[in-house]
Amino acid sequence: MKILVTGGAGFIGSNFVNYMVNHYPEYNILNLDVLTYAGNLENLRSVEKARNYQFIIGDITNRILLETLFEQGIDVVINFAAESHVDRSIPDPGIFVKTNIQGTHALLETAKAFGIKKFLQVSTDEVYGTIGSEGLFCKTTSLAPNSPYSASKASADLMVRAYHETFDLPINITRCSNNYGPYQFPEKLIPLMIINALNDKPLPVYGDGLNVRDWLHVEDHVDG
Ligand SMILES: Cc1cn([C@H]2C[C@H](O)[C@@H](COP(=O)(O)OP(=O)(O)O[C@H]3O[C@H](C)C(=O)[C@H](O)[C@H]3O)O2)c(=O)[nH]c1=O
Repeated sequence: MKILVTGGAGFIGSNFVNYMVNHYPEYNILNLDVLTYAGNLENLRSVEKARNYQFIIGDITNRILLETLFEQGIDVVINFAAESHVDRSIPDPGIFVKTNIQGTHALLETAKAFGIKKFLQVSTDEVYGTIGSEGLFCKTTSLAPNSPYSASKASADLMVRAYHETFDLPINITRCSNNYGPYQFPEKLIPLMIINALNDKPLPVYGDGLNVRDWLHVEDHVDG
């Protein structure tokens, strides 16, 4: 079984790659990552020489590169590659459209052309928008993305769904809540607050501080 993991040098992706390489030595893990500011090969130091692991630097929007990889025979695609920071999507939505929407589309087209056993889209509960102090999101909740980031993820999810409905591509979409744990880039709330606290810097709380988030340890996420 050959698994193409995109974005495997990022926070959740690198935790997933570490988990899979160690727990499933019979699977071959191909990690495709463009190494943006949020990707770090140090996260993968312990598996970089593993027999069942290979790293390729490259962009998921590059169809020619994708075709070269799929020619090697890919069984499963797990798409972690994404611009993920809500705050960055406000001044610069374009890169979110490119990576999250166009990149997912390029992956879907290539997966359709070559045939695969499964396409797993790793998405986010942000596609459901804002929740109050009570209630919960479930998979039938209407999509109501509020930021360019969440709109790009919702768009990609709908394209993944359409490739299933139209072309019978075997897909799953997961929509996790906020992750925390090892290798998280310190622009996100928990690592930022810890680093600032350790350095006696201010702890910036947005708005009235009453935003609601569910937290999921990244190792529980990748285990799931
Ligand atoms: C960085 C920062 C954040 N916040 C607030 C803003 C949010 O209400 C909450 C968490 O913010 P953070 O930027 O860590 O993450 P979210 O905006 O919830 O989004 C994250 O979790 C979802 C599921 C994804 O899908 C995103 O990819 C991921 O970035 O703390 C502050 O109050 N101060 C700060 O300095």
